[in-house]
Amino acid sequence: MSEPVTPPRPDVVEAVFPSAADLAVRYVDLLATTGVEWGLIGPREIDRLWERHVFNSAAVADLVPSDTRVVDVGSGAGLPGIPLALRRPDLHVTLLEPLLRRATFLTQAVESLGLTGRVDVVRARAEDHRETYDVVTSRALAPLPRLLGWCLPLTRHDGAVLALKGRSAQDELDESNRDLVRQRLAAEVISVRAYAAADPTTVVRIRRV
Ligand SMILES: C[S@@+](CC[C@H](N)C(=O)[O-])C[C@H]1O[C@@H](n2cnc3c(N)ncnc32)[C@H](O)[C@@H]1O
Repeated sequence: MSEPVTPPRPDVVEAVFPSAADLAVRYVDLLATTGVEWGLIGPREIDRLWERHVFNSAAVADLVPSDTRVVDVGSGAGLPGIPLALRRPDLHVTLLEPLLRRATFLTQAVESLGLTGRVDVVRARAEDHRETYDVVTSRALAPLPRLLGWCLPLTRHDGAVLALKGRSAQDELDESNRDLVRQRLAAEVISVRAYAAADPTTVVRIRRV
């Protein structure tokens, strides 16, 4: 059997991860090898790991205040939590993931990347986790109403939920608008990029008013 081919190191990796470029490369290697072998990443994703997954996730860093505690709900293989932690050494990040195989991958990745102490892994469903954080991130987790049911109880009163969404973000927001107003929540769609020429990442930011 041939070895999986890990994607080449992009020129922009130093710009996106100024203090952790080699660790970002190691993370992509882990995704392309163990991540694919364990079924966490589709083999067809290998060629687009950097752009579609890692840089797309890293872009959310622009919306996270300094020195805060973040929880990444339904982190899967660590997206966006691990790129966020690599880009922002000032953050403490909890990766919340209920499935055993994914949580095991996350624990191994955190150790291998030397992130122990600053990034921790909790194997639990959001609705069973009892802590609160300054920022709650999620990517490809659930439609907005369910996502908010899981994420808001984990959000400090003055904190924010940052939901990484695809192109449907504004439509989802429009559909949920009445519910959001009733719950006294303010929501907005924001576009962020990991570097100037990157595809934008669409984030729905929700805060209490
Ligand atoms: C589609 S995957 C997305 C994984 C990752 N965020 C990404 O963007 O690649 C959704 C993840 O949410 C997790 N999940 C599902 N229900 C959850 C819940 N109630 N609480 C926390 N995580 C949950 C799943 O186990 C899965 O890993």
